[in-house]
Amino acid sequence: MTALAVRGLAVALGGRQVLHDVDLDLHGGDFMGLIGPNGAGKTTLLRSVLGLVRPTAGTVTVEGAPIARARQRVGYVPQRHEFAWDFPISVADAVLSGRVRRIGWLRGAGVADYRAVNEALARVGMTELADRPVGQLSGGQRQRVLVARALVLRPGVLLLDEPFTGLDMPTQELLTDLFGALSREGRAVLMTTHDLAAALHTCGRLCLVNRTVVAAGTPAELRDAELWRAAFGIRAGSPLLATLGVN
Ligand SMILES: Nc1ncnc2c1ncn2[C@@H]1O[C@H](COP(=O)(O)OP(=O)(O)OP(=O)(O)O)[C@@H](O)[C@H]1O
Repeated sequence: MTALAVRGLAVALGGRQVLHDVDLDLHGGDFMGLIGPNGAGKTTLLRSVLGLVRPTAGTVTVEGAPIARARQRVGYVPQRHEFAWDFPISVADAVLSGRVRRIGWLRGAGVADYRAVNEALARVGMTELADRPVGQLSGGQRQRVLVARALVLRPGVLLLDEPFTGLDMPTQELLTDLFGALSREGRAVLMTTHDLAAALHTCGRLCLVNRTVVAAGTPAELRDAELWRAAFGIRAGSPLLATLGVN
């Protein structure tokens, strides 16, 4: 079954058309890079998949169900600056907050919730820091907390918004390995990134976006320089094309 299917999606924000005619399919096991220039609509696409932005047209289904009924099957890692790091809570509580929808505001967390938190923290290598206030974490540790918070509902689809921005190479590699492992376990992973070379290297599939899907396929299928020029609006002979090794 398709993990995530987007059909004919259109989004307008502030009276401007931001996305149109977006079709996208993700299957369990996919690790897809969502790439495009600034303002291409990558974040908007993730937010509309989550139902945080209301599309003007189109549908989003997750594991065959409309997103409104399948929201808990989707884990979302927002850009790091979007989280309130000055809020006085521990790492474990930040991760637990990823289960609020399931627990409900009025009910206390139970054994299963804490087990899921421990599992998610172990997955990102943050068990030792479970009691630390989130405000005391480094950028890399914060990113790992956000990933654990998204994993705590054991989602079938994982959406990551620029998870590598501002991280050192060891942390990027640790997270790349983790995302690869999560996809090999059968999750569908969709990640926006501006690191095109890394995306070509690590993602099994790429989706080039510029207000709509310009092209999607394996890195080997996207070696036509025209596709990259169309997506990024760059000139022929741009050093970027040489860096990417496309011709
Ligand atoms: N709340 C909003 N109201 C009006 N326009 C918006 C809003 N949010 C985003 N936009 C516009 O929508 C377009 C797409 O923005 P979006 O953040 O989705 O792009 P992006 O591809 O994620 O960009 P970046 O790579 O810079 O993060 C941009 O032109 C942006 O200015």
